[in-house]
Amino acid sequence: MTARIIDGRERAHRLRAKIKDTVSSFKQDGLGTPGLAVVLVGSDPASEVYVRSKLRATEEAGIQSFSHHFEDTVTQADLLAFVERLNTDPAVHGILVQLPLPAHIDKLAVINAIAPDKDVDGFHLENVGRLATGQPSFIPCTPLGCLMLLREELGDLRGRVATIVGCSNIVGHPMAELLLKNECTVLIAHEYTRDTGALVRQADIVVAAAGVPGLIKADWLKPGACVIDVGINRVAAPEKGLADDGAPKTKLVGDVDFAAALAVADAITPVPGGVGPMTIACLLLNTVDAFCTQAGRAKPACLAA
Ligand SMILES: Nc1nc(=O)c2c([nH]1)NC[C@@H]1CN(c3ccc(C(=O)N[C@@H](CCC(=O)O)C(=O)O)cc3)C=[N+]21
Repeated sequence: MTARIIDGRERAHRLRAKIKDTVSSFKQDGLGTPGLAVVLVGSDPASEVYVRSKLRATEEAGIQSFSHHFEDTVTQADLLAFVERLNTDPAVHGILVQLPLPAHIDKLAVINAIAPDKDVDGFHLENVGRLATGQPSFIPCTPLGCLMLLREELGDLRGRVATIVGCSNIVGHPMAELLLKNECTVLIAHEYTRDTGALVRQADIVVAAAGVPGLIKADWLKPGACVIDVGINRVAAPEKGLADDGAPKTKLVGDVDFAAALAVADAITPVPGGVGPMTIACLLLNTVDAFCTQAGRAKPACLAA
């Protein structure tokens, strides 16, 4: 038996099409256009790639995009002042400050300076607290995308055992809150967990978000588990030959030993083409959500998670 491969690209495509229709109906109804501001600091090549694909997706959905690029020497005070300007800009409904930020910037100060009702990443203290206490909030895009894939794959999640490997503020921690809210029994493994395999073996649902290539072995998986691989690791791929600079070419791999896991899992997301595209679609979803809230309208039912 070989596992079903969950097609995140196709699922994200469907969601983006619905978002596009919704945005165009806003325009037809004279309600205006949602706007998303993306702030990039410095020149990390991976961040530049991600920001470009976010902006492309934004424009394809008919959402207005505002892109701002700062040198990595920008001061914290200047960055905070800029966020404040976006907070009061009526054309901007969502604000995303791309992480990581340079070391001299206090990342939490910047995140917490974003108006909570424009915090489409869901990283602001107020949204984190709301999610943890069951109050309406923005939900971080990657965990939201993972939840959508799980709900489509498994339906009701009540009573299932979910093991999350990794406990970051961006993925692991909010994922745990979301799965709890969906009535799962949640286990969290992290750097200091003595026997991660023992936690993963109990899981009907595995969410791998450690950022360690191949960390999750096939023999850790319970037969029939549903595996969501959030890891995006660039590793050398000598089998692809050499790049122009003479170094081996590279490829993206997840945190799960994918080829071996296929023989054990019931369903699994690939890397690339799994969670990544859903993250971007959920950013657009959160931006439409922000627009609706700020316009005092209910979110269209067709976009309900
Ligand atoms: N404030 C903030 N919010 C974020 O949501 C955020 C961030 N900072 N910093 C970086 C991470 C990373 N992230 C990804 C989004 C899409 C893909 C994606 O689409 N990946 C493609 C492959 C992309 C490729 O080929 O490199 C895939 O998995 O199929 C990956 C990673 C959002 N992040």
